[in-house]
Amino acid sequence: MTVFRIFIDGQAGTTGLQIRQRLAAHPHIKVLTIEYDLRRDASARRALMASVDVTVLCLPDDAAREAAQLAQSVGCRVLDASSAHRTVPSWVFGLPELVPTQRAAIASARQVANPGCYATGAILLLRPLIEQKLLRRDTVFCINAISGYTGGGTKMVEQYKNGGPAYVAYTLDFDHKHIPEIQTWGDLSTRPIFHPAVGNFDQGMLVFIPVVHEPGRSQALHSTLQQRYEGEKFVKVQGFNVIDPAGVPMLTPHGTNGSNNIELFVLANSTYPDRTLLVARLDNLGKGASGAAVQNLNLMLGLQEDLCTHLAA
Ligand SMILES: NC(=O)C1=CN([C@@H]2O[C@H](COP(=O)(O)OP(=O)(O)OC[C@H]3O[C@@H](n4cnc5c(N)ncnc54)[C@H](OP(=O)(O)O)[C@@H]3O)[C@@H](O)[C@H]2O)C=CC1
Ligand SMILES: CC(=O)N[C@@H](CCC(=O)OP(=O)(O)O)C(=O)O
Repeated sequence: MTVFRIFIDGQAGTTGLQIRQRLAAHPHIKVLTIEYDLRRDASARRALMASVDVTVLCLPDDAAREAAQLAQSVGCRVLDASSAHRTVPSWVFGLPELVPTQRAAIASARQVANPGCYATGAILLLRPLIEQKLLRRDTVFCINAISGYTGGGTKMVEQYKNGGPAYVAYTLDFDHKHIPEIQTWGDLSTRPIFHPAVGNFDQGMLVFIPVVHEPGRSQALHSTLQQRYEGEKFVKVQGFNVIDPAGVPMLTPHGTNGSNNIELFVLANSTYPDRTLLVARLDNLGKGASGAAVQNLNLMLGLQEDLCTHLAA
């Protein structure tokens, strides 16, 4: 049985830990760890990178840029969970469901950038609708979202340990780091507006995009998403106007926690036929980070794509 070796640079952070938890049961991947005191030591990290098949970067952006160079200097393939390389042309964007050719691009890439959590929701909602010209690519889309506090990494987790505000809106200056990847990979010709918030819960996320379109197109938006993601293991398009299969007309951010799934909702009201609310629900640490990273690792190593992508129950 083939066993690949990987090194997680940033193994003790929020994303790194959840990748390790997932990989603990992986039959084809062995994770090499670095001694705690050497975790920031360039030569120790370079030596590990030289001995593995893929290095996964779970570091802040600047540290990820430096680490990517270290890995490149020893010829090691890289999967970067940070936002440092997501729109860099020499890197492949690690969203397998982006377009039909994306899996092959990830499988053969030397350098793969794992997408941002909010961006994953926004891109999967918008891209097929723009491709099919149901929405105009020059629209200024207004995206709102709420995330669990683990999205802010160990610092934010620490802040919330003894309680925190129920709801905090942030990035009120139109300049969130996910906007470039949403624009590039959503194929938008205009910079979107993005307005995130963080809530007092650990994991889970909702991404909302209200859209205005030609009257009567809401069902077409839904069927386009349904056709586009038919057969996808991790992307579930809910029924048209179905908020919750249990019939409760409310959405919580928690429905996908622990999994690598993302759910897409298309919500409309026939009284207002020119508008539709698009919603994505995902686990910020699942399809938004660590689950997606394991999915990409599997693809990069030529393994079955869904091996250990969900957290064991
Ligand atoms: N949390 C989330 O939901 C998501 C996070 N991401 C991205 O993944 C990356 C990691 O995020 P997250 O896990 O949340 O962050 P954390 O803050 O939880 O973890 C960061 C890790 O990086 C290590 N680190 C920091 N600076 C350096 C350095 N200069 N050299 C070596 N190691 C360093 C820290 O170790 P120590 O401080 O102990 O030295 C820690 O283990 C970030 O780029 C983030 O943007 C992506 C998607 C979602
Ligand atoms: C709540 C919170 O702070 N979230 C983070 C995004 C987490 C994430 O997925 O982003 P990256 O992959 O780009 O790091 C933020 O808004 O910066």
